[in-house]
Amino acid sequence: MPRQSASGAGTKTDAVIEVHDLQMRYGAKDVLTGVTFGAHRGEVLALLGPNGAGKTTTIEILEGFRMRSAGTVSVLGSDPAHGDEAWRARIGVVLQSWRDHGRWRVRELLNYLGRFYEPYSTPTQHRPWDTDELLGLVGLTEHADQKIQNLSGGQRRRLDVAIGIVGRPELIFLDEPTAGFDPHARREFHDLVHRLADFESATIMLTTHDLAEAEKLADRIIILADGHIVANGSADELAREMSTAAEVRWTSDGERHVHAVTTGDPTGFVRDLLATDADAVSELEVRRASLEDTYITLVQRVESGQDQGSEPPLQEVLS
Ligand SMILES: Nc1ncnc2c1ncn2[C@@H]1O[C@H](COP(=O)(O)OP(=O)(O)OP(=O)(O)O)[C@@H](O)[C@H]1O
Repeated sequence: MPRQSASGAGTKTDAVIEVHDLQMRYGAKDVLTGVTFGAHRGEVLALLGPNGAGKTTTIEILEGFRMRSAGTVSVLGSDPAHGDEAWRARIGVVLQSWRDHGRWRVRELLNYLGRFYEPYSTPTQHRPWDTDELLGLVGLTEHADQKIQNLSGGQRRRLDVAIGIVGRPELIFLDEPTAGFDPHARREFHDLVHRLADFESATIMLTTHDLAEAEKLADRIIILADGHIVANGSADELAREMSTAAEVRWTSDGERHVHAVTTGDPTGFVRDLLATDADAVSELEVRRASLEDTYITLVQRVESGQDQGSEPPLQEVLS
């Protein structure tokens, strides 16, 4: 379940990411055509969108790895284009896979990398993580003394996460973090993300193609298509916004019934149904549009040219 604090709103002092009218052009190709959004402390944001929508480009601009063409961007109070070492130490980046240092052992590498963050400790934020604590957090305690080249794909991915957060970052970028995880590892990873957001107040921005994962993890989902934001809200808000129909299903007298409620709240229909003959009704279900339905509808709309880049319906901008 997404955390109950789910909200796109935040106060000015809470703002961790502020992006306004971000544009990116590669040669003659416009990849981002005016992206505006924000994120606050402790918020988990999922960036979704079809291949080539501009997700990695957006994240790389926020990380300070790529220079934007236009627009204003503030990350932890600084423009990423001019972020210094102290700024960088507050940010964790989980890249696709750590392929170097195959002969190093897990604990050894984390100890080594952690030392770079020691000068950036503050009275309120001790850096880096204690290595044993970090190993426990990512579920690698048993593999602490194993050589990196001998780790399985999933264990290696956990190490990627550990490397990304070793400096105890306030903001974490995760690019498809659970690719290659088995269902158990995936669930443990989701717990880790929630723990980092809830107990460390870390802000987390991740990209994923797994809609169920986005729904489970994210307080807020941003859907990017064709270079602009087509939706920005919690999974529930997105489904409600898009849902032109809710389906009510029930059984009565041994027969299964389905009714599409095309406008308004299905609660009224359910109330009337139960008022008619509550005892006869069983197996009652109300099904709203899933995040997958919403995503496909929105992306198809953009791809068919019906969406011309107008303001997104649920735009929430920290100001
Ligand atoms: N360095 C570059 N030079 C030119 N074009 C680029 C460059 N990097 C990305 N692009 C183009 O910009 C567009 C957006 O790419 P980006 O990698 O940001 O998309 P994405 O949403 O992350 O895609 P995916 O889901 O496939 O990872 C693509 O059309 C891509 O070909």
